[in-house]
Order: sequence, then structure tokens, then C-alpha cells
Amino acid sequence: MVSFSELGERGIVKGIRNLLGSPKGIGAGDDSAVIPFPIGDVVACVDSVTFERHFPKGMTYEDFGWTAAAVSISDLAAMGASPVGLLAALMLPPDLKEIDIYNIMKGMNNCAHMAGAFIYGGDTKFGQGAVSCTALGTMNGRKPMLRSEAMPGDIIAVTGSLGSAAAGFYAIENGLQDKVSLNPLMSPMPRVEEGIAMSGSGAVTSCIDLSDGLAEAARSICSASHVGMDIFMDFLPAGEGVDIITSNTNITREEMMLYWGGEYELLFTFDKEKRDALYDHDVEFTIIGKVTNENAPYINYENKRTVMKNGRY
Ligand SMILES: Nc1ncnc2c1ncn2[C@@H]1O[C@H](COP(=O)(O)OP(=O)(O)OP(=O)(O)O)[C@@H](O)[C@H]1O
Ligand SMILES: Cc1ncc(C[n+]2csc(CCOP(=O)(O)O)c2C)c(N)n1
Ligand SMILES: [Mg+2]
Repeated sequence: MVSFSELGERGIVKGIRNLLGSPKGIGAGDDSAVIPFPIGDVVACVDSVTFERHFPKGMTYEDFGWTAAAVSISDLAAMGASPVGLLAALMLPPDLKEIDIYNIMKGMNNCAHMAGAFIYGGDTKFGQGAVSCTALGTMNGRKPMLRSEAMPGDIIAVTGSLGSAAAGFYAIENGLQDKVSLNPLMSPMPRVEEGIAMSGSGAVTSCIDLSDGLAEAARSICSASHVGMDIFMDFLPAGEGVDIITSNTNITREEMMLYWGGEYELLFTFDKEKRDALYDHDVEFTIIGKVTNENAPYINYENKRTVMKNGRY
């Protein structure tokens, strides 16, 4: 019998999805679920962060709490939902100080308020150091953006810039923390307003957040939509710190901008006939490529065209 690590996260989730079958509404497979209620749909997701994997050197407990909320709110943003409420589950080591626990909750609460939501409850118990945040939101009549409706010929775009969380991480590892902003790593900003505007525009055919990096995100849209992608390295908007890290270490732009992840921009595709609707809704974005009728994401760089590798996660 194979183990979890042999299957990998994606492998086991595939098996779980087969076992569960498909519920009404939108079940597993997107950034959030859409759950039908008699009074309307609720958009819902849950995500966890751990001391082991999500607590880089220099992070505060307040940053950790902010991040716990931000990663779930980002999964609502990717659907175009407006955040309404959060539930916070804490599994924390018995020797953790009282003040540190309040600081985790303060960070979560600040992030919730920033996104227009409140924390409505949660759960608290001893554990190894993990915080799980359930986020609930509403589409307010907009159509949710899925991963599965990209069409060949659509344009591919991203919000914001890429690689700045990775740059912050490598700045700390290499003693360059005074030269690079650590904010994108320590307190990521989910693209809530952008997601709402994008879903409101009616132009977007698919969307996903970049938590696991651009390569994984592109691969997820390709597989859910049965399409391919041509993405152009020279079009990618480099985040703050990316150039400083490439000139001071041997870490590549590709590693930071395509594979590292830990950033919360939105990758999306749109119908090129409807581009003006995005401008009318004040969505700011950078075009990075186009959707093809192949079945994998390709990266184009210096006249070379190669399939994007799997990400790290
Ligand atoms: N134990 C589980 N039971 C049911 N569905 C699950 C389970 N684990 C994951 N899923 C579903 O599988 C999908 C996971 O996809 P993926 O990891 O690409 O998305 P994500 O939640 O946006 O990732 P991230 O954790 O990076 O935010 C989601 O739709 C999620 O709801
Ligand atoms: C100490 C430390 N801090 C941060 C990172 C980076 N990191 C961890 S998980 C992840 C992707 C999102 O995960 P998830 O699967 O939870 O969505 C990233 C970018 C690291 N490797 N080590
Ligand atoms: Mg996601």
C-alpha cells in the first residue's frame, strides 16, 4: 500500500475526490467550494498553516495569524467572492505563551477586517503548531470564477507582480534582508477587490490564486480546462527584490517567479473580445501569454519553448 508521501498531496486529493463524488453546487477542485443554500450560495474554503512550513525566520506571531487568514481569504478572492466570515482553529504547543496566542488572533482579526470580514468562532486545542482558517463569502449575484472554463484563444494575465515572497525568503537566507522588502513574505495581501472586479466584469473565463506558484497554477487551469498555455518569461512582471536576489545569489528568476509560490496574486484567463470590460471594472493586470489547444503550460524564453516543470509543492 503506498504512503501519503509517495502519492503526494495532489495524488491523495485526487483519490479523495473520487471517493467523495460530486455534491450539488461546486465541490472539490476549485480554490473554494460553492455551497447552495435555500437563501443563496455560500462560497467556502479552508486552509491551514503550520509552524513547520509557514513560519520563516523573522516572522512574528501576528504575521503568522495574518497569513493564516490571508491564505484562505485568497481562495475566496480567486472565485471573485466577497469575504463575510472566518472560523479559526488553533492547534498550538502547550508551552506557547498566552501573549503569542493573542498575537496570532490579532493578526487574523486584522486581516479579516482588512478584507471586510469578521471572525465568528473557531476551536482551540493543544497540538503541534497549526492554524486552520475556514473562510465564508458570497458572490452577491456575480458568477464564480472557476479553473475549468479557459478556452483556446483566451488571453492569460496576472494581477500585481511575481516572486517577491520568494525574494524575501532568500534575502533572509542570504543575509540580504536590509535590501529587500519582507512584507510580501510576512503579511501577504489577498487580491479581494481585484477578484470581485474580475468576476463582475464578465470577461474572465478562469482564475486561480498563486499560493503554489505560477507553474502549479497554470498546470491546474490547463488540467481543469483541458487546454494548454504559452507563457512568455519576458512578459512576467518581476516583484520587488527579484533582481537584487538574482544579482547577489545563484537563485534564478524562474525559481522565484514560477516555482516557489507563497504569493497571493491571481492568475486568470479572459475572452479577448471582452478586454474592455476588465478596464471598465478597474482591474489592473499584466498580460503574460495565451491559451492554446494543447494540454500543458509552456514557458517561452530566449527562443526556447519548454513545458513548465512541476512546482515545489
Ligand atoms: N481532504 C479533502 N477533502 C475534500 N476536498 C479536499 C480535501 N483536500 C483538498 N480538497 C479539495 O481539493 C482541492 C485542492 O486543490 P488545490 O490544492 O489546487 O487548491 P487550494 O486549496 O487553492 O490550494 P492551497 O492549499 O495552495 O490554497 C480544493 O478544491 C479542495 O477543496
Ligand atoms: C520556513 C518556510 N517558510 C515558507 C516556505 C515557503 N512555502 C511553504 S508552503 C508554500 C506554498 C503554499 O503552501 P500551501 O500548500 O499551504 O498552500 C511555500 C511557498 C518554506 N518553504 N519554508
Ligand atoms: Mg488556492
